[in-house]
Amino acid sequence: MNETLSRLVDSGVVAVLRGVEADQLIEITEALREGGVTAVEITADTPDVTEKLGAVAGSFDNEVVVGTGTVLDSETARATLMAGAEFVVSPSLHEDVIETCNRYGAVSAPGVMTPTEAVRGYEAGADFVKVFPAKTVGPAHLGAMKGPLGQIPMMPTGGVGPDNAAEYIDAGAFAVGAGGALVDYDAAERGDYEAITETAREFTRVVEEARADD
Ligand SMILES: O=C(O)C(=O)C[C@H](O)[C@H](O)COP(=O)(O)O
Repeated sequence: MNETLSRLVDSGVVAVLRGVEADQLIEITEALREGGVTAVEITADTPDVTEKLGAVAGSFDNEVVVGTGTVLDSETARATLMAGAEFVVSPSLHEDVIETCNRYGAVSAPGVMTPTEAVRGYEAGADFVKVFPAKTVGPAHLGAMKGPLGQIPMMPTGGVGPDNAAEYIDAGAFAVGAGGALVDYDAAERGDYEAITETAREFTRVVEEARADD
């Protein structure tokens, strides 16, 4: 297995960070890492995303794998890969983004909702697919897609939290992506990074237990 992909598997939970200021980004990533979340996706619509990606990737080096989220075009994929991103995730399917990632040896994951999109993304060379938005279809949808498409690694994102992550793992997800249910920005604002660590710890525990039950 590709090393970056295996690091996402190890983390089990991929944090989605959107619009976070540079100094908070480092503190939040550290809080997540302490709680066992060692994969972080900084979304491309974050101001100064390339500088921020470079700073986080440089600060955590081998401890946290850093990627770009919400990537809609190959220009953004390339720019953020050059800045230090190791994986690229999209809410939608863009074959040119997948192609760019493969050109530079990076992991890519298109957002998909249907079996046809999942297969199209995998055929285009994606390493895994992000089932998005997961909350409108739930774990049963992911499980039903995994039936005939067991070879395609799937990660649900959108409305996934510690309360429902186990259902997605049971349905066949190799990891889960999470923003709102993982990172409490109000807590970060108050400087309460311990709260973020606690949620990360609970989240990764739930995923590990669900995997162990398999
Ligand atoms: O655009 C992307 O690449 C995304 O990952 C979309 C969303 O930001 C995530 O789905 C997070 O959603 P919540 O966990 O519900 O907060």
